[in-house]
Amino acid sequence: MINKLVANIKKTGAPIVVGLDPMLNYIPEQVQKKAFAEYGETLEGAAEAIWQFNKAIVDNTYDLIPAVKPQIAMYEQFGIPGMQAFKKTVDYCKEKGLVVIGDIKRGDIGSTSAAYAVGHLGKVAVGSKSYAAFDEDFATVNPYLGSDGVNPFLDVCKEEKKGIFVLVKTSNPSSGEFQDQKIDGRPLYELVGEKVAAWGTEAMGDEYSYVGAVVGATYPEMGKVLRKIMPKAYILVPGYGAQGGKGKDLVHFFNEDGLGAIVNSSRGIIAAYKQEKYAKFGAENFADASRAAVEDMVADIKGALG
Ligand SMILES: O=C(O)c1cc(=O)[nH]c(=O)n1[C@@H]1O[C@H](COP(=O)(O)O)[C@@H](O)[C@H]1O
Repeated sequence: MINKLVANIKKTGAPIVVGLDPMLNYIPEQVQKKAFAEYGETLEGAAEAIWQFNKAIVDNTYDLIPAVKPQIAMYEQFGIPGMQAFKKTVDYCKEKGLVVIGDIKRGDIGSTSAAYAVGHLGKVAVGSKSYAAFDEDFATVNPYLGSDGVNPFLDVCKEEKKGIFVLVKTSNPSSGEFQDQKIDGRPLYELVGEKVAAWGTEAMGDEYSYVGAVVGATYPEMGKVLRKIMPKAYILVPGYGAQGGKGKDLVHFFNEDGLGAIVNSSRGIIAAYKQEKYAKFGAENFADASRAAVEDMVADIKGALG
């Protein structure tokens, strides 16, 4: 799938991924009311609202973007109906030709990570049959438990030609509490970056490895260092827009070929209509506002790359 991600980025000329992180308070009244009229003010009603919201945004932006990143937490909060909306979103986006990055941040002891990897990227055995349960193209992975928590994901990636993005330097304010701690004079995140590069050598696509990294747009200097440490890793860059990241900060996350990084924006795109800049669209045209925000984000990043 790393080859498909790179091909989609080359085709669209947009190294960006739209984060589908729906919260009910982003969803315009008319969408909520229609869902609640059908399912009541229930978890099912909420799940229908987030599904319809996602679908409208995907329908209005899929031709401009290479990928989407549904954040599973926003679906989990609505329980089983929310998870069904997650699955409907994954399937629909794949039908539209988009690469789907499941932002699940899973990581556990080996046997447990194996179940996560199978459930999200692989196929689970049921008697003589096997099923792809969620079937995303990529998943985000938390490496806090070390190699035996990541290896089961690598095994499934090699088997299924799927990918992972390993948390290396996260965008949040307190990421440095652990990630910046020095070991033999070097910050932990650099050591994790070296492991990502090493894991990646076992799972290479045409130009980049199946093992990518997550590096926050909020830490541009660290992104510059990590780009050099992991030349063949695709870097998923969250933190653009709502968290303050800007195109000009992100030049060094990319390789000279203009590839190597894909920048995420969730709230900045899906709730664009709430921003002053896109207020002219109004809530009823929220998906048009999202399209305009995607166009502006692509222009910002491509402008910075020159
Ligand atoms: O793995 C992620 O995508 C992730 C890592 C990280 O360091 N920071 C981060 O914000 N994210 C995710 O990226 C998205 C950012 O959302 P916005 O701030 O609304 O663009 C959320 O889904 C976060 O969970």
